[in-house]
Order: sequence, then C-alpha cells, then structure tokens
Amino acid sequence: MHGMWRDGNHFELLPEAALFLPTMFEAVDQARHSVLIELYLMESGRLATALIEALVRAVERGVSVLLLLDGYGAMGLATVDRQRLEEGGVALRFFNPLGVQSLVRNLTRDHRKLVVVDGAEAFTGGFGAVDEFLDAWYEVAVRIEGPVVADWVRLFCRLWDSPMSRGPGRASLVRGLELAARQREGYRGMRGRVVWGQGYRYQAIRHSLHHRVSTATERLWICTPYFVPTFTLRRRLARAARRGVDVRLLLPGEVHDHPGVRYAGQRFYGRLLRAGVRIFEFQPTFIHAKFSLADDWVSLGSCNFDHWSLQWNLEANQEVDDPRFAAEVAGLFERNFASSREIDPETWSRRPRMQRFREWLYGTLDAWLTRLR
Ligand SMILES: O=P(O)(O)OC[C@H](O)CO
Repeated sequence: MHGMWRDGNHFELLPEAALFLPTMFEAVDQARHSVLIELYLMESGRLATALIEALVRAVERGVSVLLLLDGYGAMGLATVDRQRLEEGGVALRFFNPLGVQSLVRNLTRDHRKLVVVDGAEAFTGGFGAVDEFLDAWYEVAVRIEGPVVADWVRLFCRLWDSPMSRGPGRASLVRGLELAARQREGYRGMRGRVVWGQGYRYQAIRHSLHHRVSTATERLWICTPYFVPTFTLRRRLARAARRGVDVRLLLPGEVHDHPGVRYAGQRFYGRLLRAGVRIFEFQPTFIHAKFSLADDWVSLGSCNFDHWSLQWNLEANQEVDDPRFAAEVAGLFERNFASSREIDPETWSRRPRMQRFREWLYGTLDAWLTRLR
C-alpha cells in the first residue's frame, strides 16, 4: 500500500551516523508536543541509554513520548531499561511479542524505522537503537518536512492502536495527535510519498521498485545489505541492463552480520554480471543502508531485498521524485562505489569450489525458508 504523492516537502539526506544521530537527538531535545518512535532493533547499550535519557528529558518538559518497538527486535532491551522508560513516563508498546500459539505468526515483524517530532519533522532510514549504529555499520537516514509527514504519523498511529501491539502504553494515546506541517519560505518543495508493505499481503514497496526497474532509462542503482532477490527482480534487473540502463548494485563485502545471507545472494551474481549488471562490494565496514535510485526517483527506508522483508515484515520507505535529491543520492552512491571492490565477471567465474559450495548451501536454506507461510 502507499500514500499519495505530495508536493511541497523538504528532504535532507543524512549519510552516516555521525550526521543523522546528532540531528535526530537535537530534534528530540527540541520537541515541544510529541515524539513518536517506531523501531525494529533496540538493545541495551550506549545508544539505547542516550535515547532513553533524551526521551525521559522530553517527558519532563511535558512532551508526550510514544515508543513502539518490535516484540522480537527489542528482546535485547534489558528489564532495567524498560523500567526506566516506564518510570520516566514514556508510553511503551510492543508489536507482536513472540508467542507459542502460531509459530508462523512470529515471523511477522515490525521492521520499520521512524522518528516523528511534533508532527512536523520525521526521520526514516535503516537505523535502530543498537550500538552497531554508532560507528560499526554504515547507515543512511533522511530528514523529512512537509505534508508527507502526516502520512508517516498516520502509519504510526494505525500500528500503535492495532490488536497486534501490546504493552503498558495506552492504545488511545494516538487519538487526537497534533500535526503541524512546516513550510519553508521561498522554497520549491519536493515531491514525495510514503510506501509501505506488510509481508506477502501488501507489497507496494516491491511493486514500486519493480515498476521503476522496468521503466528506468538511464540509471538504476540499488544499495541493500541483504540481497536475495526474487526471480522477478533478477529478471527485471537483467533486462534493464540489456536495454542499456546503467544498473549497479552496492552490496556488503566480507564484513557482514549474516554471512549466510550474503552467500545466498551471491549465487545470483554470475547471471547478473553476464547481463551487464555491475556489482560493487563495500569495503570499509558493513553497509546496512537501504536506498535505491532509478533516474530521478529515490526510495529510502527499512526495506531489504530478502524474503524476510518481502514476505513477512512490516516495512516503510520514503519515495522522493526530485532531480535535486536524486543528484545528492547519486553523489553518495558514487562515493560508496569508490570505496568498494567491483566484482570482475571473469574472476568471479573462476571462484573457488568452497565459495560455490557455500552459495549452494545457503541458497538451499533460503529457498526452503521462502516456502514458509
Ligand atoms: O533487519 P535490519 O535490516 O534492520 O538489520 C538488523 C539485522 O537483522 C540485525 O542482525
């Protein structure tokens, strides 16, 4: 499902935690009415402690603070931290806590990442409140202002007040939340829309990407940490490359938090390379960012291109259709391509047997997981 395209927004690209963390913390510190946060990962540590302190400070100023965490992704949040949040007045809810009634239901996770301040300013990207995001992982976020923020707020409110979310925070807290779209004087705003998905039931992010892959005319650059593309996406990428589009993938190198996922995706490299797709593996650290560029269209947010994101998770991305923002994202891609190792098709075709065996092994596991519903 997706929201409407809305004009008059401002989007600011925030590559790397050194940029987006201070910007987000400053926004929370300046909040006057409300702070809404929705995260997949939150684990006790330095970042979670700093976040808890900022949220409690906001409550002390009279701000209404709502924190919606995934019931699985927040399992690493210690009881003492949960107590600090509750005692500090933060309304806390958990999406779909693990249960024994239906094991398959446990696969549905809230993977979205969102911070909204005063209904006027929002942030999304691939971030979470775990220490890896401080400096170990490469991540990207976007700061959003304008009419599209209201769509993010509505998305948050629906999940907060849904039967799948539980916890001490009252469901009714989201009723009557204030929205305050900010306008910038003399600024020609950008076009954007929110796109979301719920596993195999709603796949708007995937359909939107497929459409762009099939209609791109010049460039199609995709960055994703977990690249296990479906047959349809692989075919569309190959076709785009064959019709002359500059198709490039920016993927993690050997530094990876789930190496098995990397091997599962690498089994598709050969065919993509033969079709003319260029593949870059990022070297400095683990690249966890999720953003795509097709001509002047950008999609950035929580969605990976693996079966977890496409079949089970709740996901949400910000789409932007604007040449100025696209130029910024292209610049970011270029810098990251320069820090990557490009896979040479000839060398790849002569890779060792052990590598091929791992691709087969993890590929088989992945194919088996795909069948779970
Ligand atoms: O699921 P992501 O993309 O937020 O990444 C978090 C990793 O799964 C943690 O291992």
